[in-house]
Amino acid sequence: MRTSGGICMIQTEKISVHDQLHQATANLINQTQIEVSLVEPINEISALEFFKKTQLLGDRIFWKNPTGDMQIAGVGAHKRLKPKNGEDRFQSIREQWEAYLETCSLPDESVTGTGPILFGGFSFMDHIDQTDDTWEAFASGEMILAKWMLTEQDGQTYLTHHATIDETTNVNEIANRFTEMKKVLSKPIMEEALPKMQSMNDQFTYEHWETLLNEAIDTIREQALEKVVLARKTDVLFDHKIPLAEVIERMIDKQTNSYVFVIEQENDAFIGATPERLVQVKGNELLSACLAGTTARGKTEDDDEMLAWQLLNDKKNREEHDYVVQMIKQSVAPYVESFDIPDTPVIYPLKSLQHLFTPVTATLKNDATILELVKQLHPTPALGGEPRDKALQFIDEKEPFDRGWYAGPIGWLDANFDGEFAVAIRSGLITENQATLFAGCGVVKDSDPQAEYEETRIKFIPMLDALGGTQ
Ligand SMILES: C=C(O[C@H]1C=CC=C(C(=O)O)[C@@H]1O)C(=O)O
Ligand SMILES: [Mg+2]
Repeated sequence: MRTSGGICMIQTEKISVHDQLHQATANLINQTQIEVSLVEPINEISALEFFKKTQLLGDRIFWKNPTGDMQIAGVGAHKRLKPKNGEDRFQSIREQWEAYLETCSLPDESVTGTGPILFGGFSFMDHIDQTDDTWEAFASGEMILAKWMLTEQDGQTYLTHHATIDETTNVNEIANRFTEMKKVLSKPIMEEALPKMQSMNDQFTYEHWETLLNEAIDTIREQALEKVVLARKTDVLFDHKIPLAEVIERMIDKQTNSYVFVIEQENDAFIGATPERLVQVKGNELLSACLAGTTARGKTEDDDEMLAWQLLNDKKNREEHDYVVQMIKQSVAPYVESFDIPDTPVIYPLKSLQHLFTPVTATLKNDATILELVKQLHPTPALGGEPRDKALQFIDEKEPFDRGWYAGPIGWLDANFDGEFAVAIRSGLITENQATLFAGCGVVKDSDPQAEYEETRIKFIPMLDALGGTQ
């Protein structure tokens, strides 16, 4: 249901919040209640500062894309869209979003990332296993329309506020909320020190891992499965509460080429710095990425180049990667007019590891929404396996914990159904002074349990580093 060309005409940045409200109230003749999305340019604050300064105002969200030209921070939930029982979770969110947009007075022009934006994600499986309380604050999907949102887009900064108005609403009171919010944002920031790591408790011993991996490899050799991605988790305890803003700051600093995301749910926060795009939709352009196959970074430049060369020429890693390329090709094919996928991968370098990477660009046919594409693509064989159903069954039965939102889609979408979703890996769930971290690896017929264990060890480093735990 994408409207072509976006919502475009009047320049929001030139219309005061008062005038935006007056324009919206004109529609109250036809409706008793209206949703408004008020946007005002604001220059003196970054998304990270907004995140820090709104700590006491409600649950927060944060998003940065790999280039950093789009950063969003939000606080409070004006709406929380969760899948309705028994419905397809992506379809259910889409229907609720369309219903909201029907009642929303939209600005005639919107800058990407401002105005009504849903931010959130979905669990890896289509359900959350509530027998374990790790993920009790998280549903199988939740997209949030923040009360307040600060967007940094191509060097410009905007404040968006969502509210419901009816004929009894005092328009001045709503406009004054901007003044109040700006007062909160002008207060100085208290820097918080990162806590010290006290213990790291890998509930999954190496023996457990080896048994699980051997079972997966045997299943693959018996041809009941081609590839399965298996993960482990580790609990890290710190000496005091983990300050989220400082962790985000370190992620932005150190994890280049990565998305940075946070979603707070009361005392819990799901946070990560992932390199893996699932899908981006902008008008009729689609971008996706195949990212699978891993090695470490070298200590010297020569060493690094050698590792990259070995990765590019390693049969096992190329096979692991190729399952992802084939699957993404097949999944997007029905939705696109044409696509471009290079035949050979290149190296995607990160701070502590490097991956095989094949970019996907395509021109969409008119009728696909980003949520449909997320549904089709998730999970790719970089997170699930091949064939998908069998791999998911193997993970569900054999992995000794619930993945929750780890490896699920996380991202945003707007009123045109343009948006971007990443895959929530290199991530963890933070509660007070505890972080539960997750890392997985693609298992194929030539996998070696020891080497895969080492691969997951280096995949914990980005999160440990951000938490200050690797010095
Ligand atoms: C599942 C994870 O990584 C995936 C993404 C890139 C490379 C991968 C690999 O080489 O195994 C994994 O498929 C993770 O980091 O937890
Ligand atoms: Mg791998």
